[in-house]
Amino acid sequence: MAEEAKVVAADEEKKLPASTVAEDGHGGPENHVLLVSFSAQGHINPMLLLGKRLASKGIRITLATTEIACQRMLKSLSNEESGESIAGIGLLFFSDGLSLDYDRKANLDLFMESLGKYGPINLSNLIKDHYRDDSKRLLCIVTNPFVPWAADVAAEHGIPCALHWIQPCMLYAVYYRFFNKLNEFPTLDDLERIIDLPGLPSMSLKDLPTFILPTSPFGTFPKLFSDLFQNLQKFKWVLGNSFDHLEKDIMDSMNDLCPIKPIGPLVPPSLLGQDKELDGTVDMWKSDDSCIEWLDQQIPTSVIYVSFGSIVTLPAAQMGAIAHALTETKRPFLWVVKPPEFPTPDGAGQLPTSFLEETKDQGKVVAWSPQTRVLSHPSVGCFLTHCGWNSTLEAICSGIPLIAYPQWTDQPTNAKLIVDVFKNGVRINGKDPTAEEVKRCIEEVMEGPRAEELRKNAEGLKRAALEAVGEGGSSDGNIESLVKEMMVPDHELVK
Ligand SMILES: O=c1ccn([C@@H]2O[C@H](COP(=O)(O)OP(=O)(O)O)[C@@H](O)[C@H]2O)c(=O)[nH]1
Ligand SMILES: O=C(/C=C/c1ccccc1)O[C@@H]1O[C@H](CO)[C@@H](O)[C@H](O)[C@H]1O
Repeated sequence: MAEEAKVVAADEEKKLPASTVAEDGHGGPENHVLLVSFSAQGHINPMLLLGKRLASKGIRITLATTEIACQRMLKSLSNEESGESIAGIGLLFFSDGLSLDYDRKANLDLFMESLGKYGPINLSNLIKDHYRDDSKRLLCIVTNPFVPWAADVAAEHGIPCALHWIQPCMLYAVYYRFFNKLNEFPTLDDLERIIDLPGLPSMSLKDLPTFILPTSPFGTFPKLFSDLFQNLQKFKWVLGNSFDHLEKDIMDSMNDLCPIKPIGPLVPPSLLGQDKELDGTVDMWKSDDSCIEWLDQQIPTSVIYVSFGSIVTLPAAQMGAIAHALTETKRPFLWVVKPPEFPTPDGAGQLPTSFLEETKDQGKVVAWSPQTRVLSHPSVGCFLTHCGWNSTLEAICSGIPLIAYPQWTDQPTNAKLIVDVFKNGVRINGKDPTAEEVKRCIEEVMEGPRAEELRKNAEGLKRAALEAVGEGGSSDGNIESLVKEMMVPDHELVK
C-alpha cells in the first residue's frame, strides 16, 4: 500500500528559492523559448543540450521543471552556479503536488497522477508570472513526452508547442502505430506474434517497450502515451533525439503520418570534439572523478564499463550474476552502483558480500561516474548498459561497442536497435540471466570472432554522429530550419 502522499496542492505550494530568469542566447527579448522537462536526469539533460543548441542560434532559453529536480540539481551544482541557471540557461521550478521526501519511484502511478493534476496549474501560473507582458512573449514552448499536458498550457497562452521526443524514433513509430491501432500487436492470447511495421526491423514480444506489453503493470504510462499519440496535432513540431544515418528508414516511415525532425544526437558536444562551451548538462549526483585516474592506469580498450543509469535498481540476483561474471572474466572493470534512494529490504541494488574485497585489484566501483568522460577514455573497451537512450547515444558518439542488458520502458527496443540495426553490440539473453550468459557476452564483445566487426560499426556510427551535428550536417540543418520557422508568426505562415 503506497504511503499516504503528502499532496501539496497548487495553491499551497511552497515557494522555491527566488529564481531569476537568467537567459542564454543573443537574440532580442522576443526570441525566447521555454523548455519544460520531466524531473529525471535522462530527460533534463537532453533538454538542456537542445537548449544550448538553440541558444547557439540566437534563441534565449529558460528551463522549467519540477521542484524535486531542483532539489537534486542543487545538490550537485558547482559553486559558481546558484540554482538560478545551469550552463547559462535560466531555471524555473514548479511543484508536482507532492512533498520532496515522497518516494516517487515506489508510487509511480500516484506520482504521475499528481504531476498531471498540479503540473498544468503551476506551469500556467509560472508563465503568467514571468511572461505576462509582450516584451517577454515566448516564441515557443518545448515539452517532453512525460509532461505532454504542457501543450494544453501552451495553447491556453496562445504559444506554439514542440514535442521533444527523447527516445529513438523507433519508439515514436511503435507507440504511434500501437495507440492509433494501425497495426496488429501481441495480445495475451497471441504472445508469439511477430510485429512487422513499415521501415522497422521485425520484432517479437521481448523487443517491445514495456508500456505496451499485454502484461504491462504500468497503469499510468500507457494512458499518458495513448493520449499523447492520439493528439499529436497539438504540436507544431516533433523533434527527435536521433540522426538521419541512425534511423533513416524509421523516420521516413512516419513522414505521411506525423513527421519527426531529427536534431540529435544531443550529447555534450565536447564528446564529439566540439566546443565545450555548448556542453550543458547537470548531474543530479556527485561524480566520483577518481575513476578517471584509475582508468589512466589501465591498458587501452581493456576495461568493461558497467552502468544502469539513474533510475534502474537491479534485483539482488542480477547484481550477483554480473558480479560473478566480472570476477570470472578477470578483466578490469568500472562499475557504477548507484545507491537506492530509499531502503531496499530485498537486497536490490546491493553488491554481494566480499565482492569489493575479492576484486579490489581488478576493478573499481563508484556511486556515480562522469560517464561521458569515462566513455571517451581510451582504456574503455566496452559498455555493459541498461540501454537508456542517453547512454546509448553517448556510447555511439564515443565509438564504444555495447553489451545490452535492458530493464524496462524503451530499453528492450533500444537493445533491438543495437543488435539488429546499429550492429554495434550484443544482448544478454533472458530476464534473469546467469553469470555464464553475462560472461559469454563480455567475451564475445571483447575478443570473440565478431569483436572487430562490432568495434568497426561503433566507430562508423561515431563518424556519422559527428557529421550530423557538425556545421551543415543533417541535424544542424534541422535546428537552423526550426529556428527560422519559430520566428515566423502563425498568421504569416503560408497555409
Ligand atoms: O554514473 C553515471 C550514470 C549515468 N550518467 C548519465 O545519466 C544519464 C542516464 O540517462 P539514460 O537515458 O542512459 O538512462 P536513465 O538514467 O534515464 O535510465 C546519461 O546522460 C549518463 O551519461 C552519469 O553521468 N553517470
Ligand atoms: O528517466 C526515466 C524515467 C524516470 C521516471 C519515471 C517515472 C517515475 C520516476 C522516474 O526514463 C528514462 O528516460 C530515458 C529517455 O526517455 C530512457 O531512454 C531511459 O531508458 C529511461 O530509463
